[in-house]
Amino acid sequence: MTAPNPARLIDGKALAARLRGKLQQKIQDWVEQGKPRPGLAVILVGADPASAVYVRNKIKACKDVGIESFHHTFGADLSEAALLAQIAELNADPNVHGILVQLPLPKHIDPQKVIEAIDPAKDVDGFHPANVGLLAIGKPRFIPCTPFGVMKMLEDEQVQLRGATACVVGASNIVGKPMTLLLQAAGATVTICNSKTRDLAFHTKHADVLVVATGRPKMITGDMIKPGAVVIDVGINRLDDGSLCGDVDFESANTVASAITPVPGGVGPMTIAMLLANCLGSAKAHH
Ligand SMILES: Nc1nc(=O)c2c([nH]1)NC[C@@H]1CN(c3ccc(C(=O)N[C@@H](CCC(=O)O)C(=O)O)cc3)C=[N+]21
Ligand SMILES: [Mg+2]
Repeated sequence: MTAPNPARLIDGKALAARLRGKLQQKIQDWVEQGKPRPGLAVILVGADPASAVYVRNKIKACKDVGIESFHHTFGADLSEAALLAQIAELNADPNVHGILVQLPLPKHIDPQKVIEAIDPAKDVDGFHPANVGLLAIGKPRFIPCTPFGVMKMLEDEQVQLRGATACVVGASNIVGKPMTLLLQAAGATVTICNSKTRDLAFHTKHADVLVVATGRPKMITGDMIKPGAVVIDVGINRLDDGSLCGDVDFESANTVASAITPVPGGVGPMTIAMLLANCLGSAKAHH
C-alpha cells in the first residue's frame, strides 16, 4: 500500500553514485598530473559480520574511484599496543593518506586512545579531537562522513537551512554532535535531543529538518513529525528477519514528511562517498 500523500524519496544511493563518478574523474585528473594516487588504510579488528560487510563495501568503493586501499585485518584478541603500533606505521607511510579504524572495537581496546593515535592529517573519519575542534570553530579539515553526507543530501534537495528549525535526535560524537555543528553553521536553529529528553515529540514536531541517529529501530513515528518536514534517517538496524530498517518508522513518517531518506539506500551510501572525498582531500593536502 502506498501512503495517501507520500513524501519525496531522497535517493542517497543515486546521489552517492553521482558523487563517486565526479570523484573518479577528479582522481584520474590528479594522477594524470603526476600526483600520488590517494591511499586509504582500513583496519578491521575482530569478526563482527556487519563490520566485515561495511569494510568490504569501503574497499570496493575505493577501487571504483581509483583510491588505493590497504586492508589490515586482525583477530579480536589483538592487543591495544599492537593496534597502536600498526597505526604508527601507517602514520609514517607516505602512500597512506587516510586511516580508518572500523568501529566498534573489542572491549579491551580504548577507542578514544586509538582515535587519538591517528595522525590528524590522515584522520579521514574526522574523529580526532584536533579535527573535532577545527569543525567546532568553523574551520573544518575532515568533516565526519555521515553528517557530511547528510549535508550533501540537503544541499542536493535544495533544503533552505538558513533560519530553519532543525532537530537532531542522538548526541553521539560520530553523528549527532558534528551534525549539529554543520546545521548550525548553515544557519539553522538546532535542538539536539538524547535518550533522556523529556517529551521528545515536542522537540521533533517543531523541526523543519529532522535528523535521527539513535540506533533504535522505528522509534520516530509520523505523529512526532511536523507536516512537511524533511526527515533524514541515519539508523541502520537489522531486524530478526534479516531485513534492514531505520530509526524512523518509514510507513507513518512517509505520510507526514515532504521528503524522507529510505533505509537502505539513503544515508549509508553517502557516508562511503564522503569517505572517498575526504581521502582525495587528504592526498591533495599532503602534496
Ligand atoms: N571508523 C568508522 N567509520 C565509519 O564511518 C563507520 C564505522 N567506523 N563503523 C560503522 C559505521 C557504519 N557505517 C556505514 C557505512 C555505510 C553503510 C551503507 O552503505 N549502508 C547501505 C546498506 C548496507 C547493508 O546492506 O548492510 C545502505 O544504507 O544502503 C552503512 C554503515 C560506517 N561506519
Ligand atoms: Mg573517466
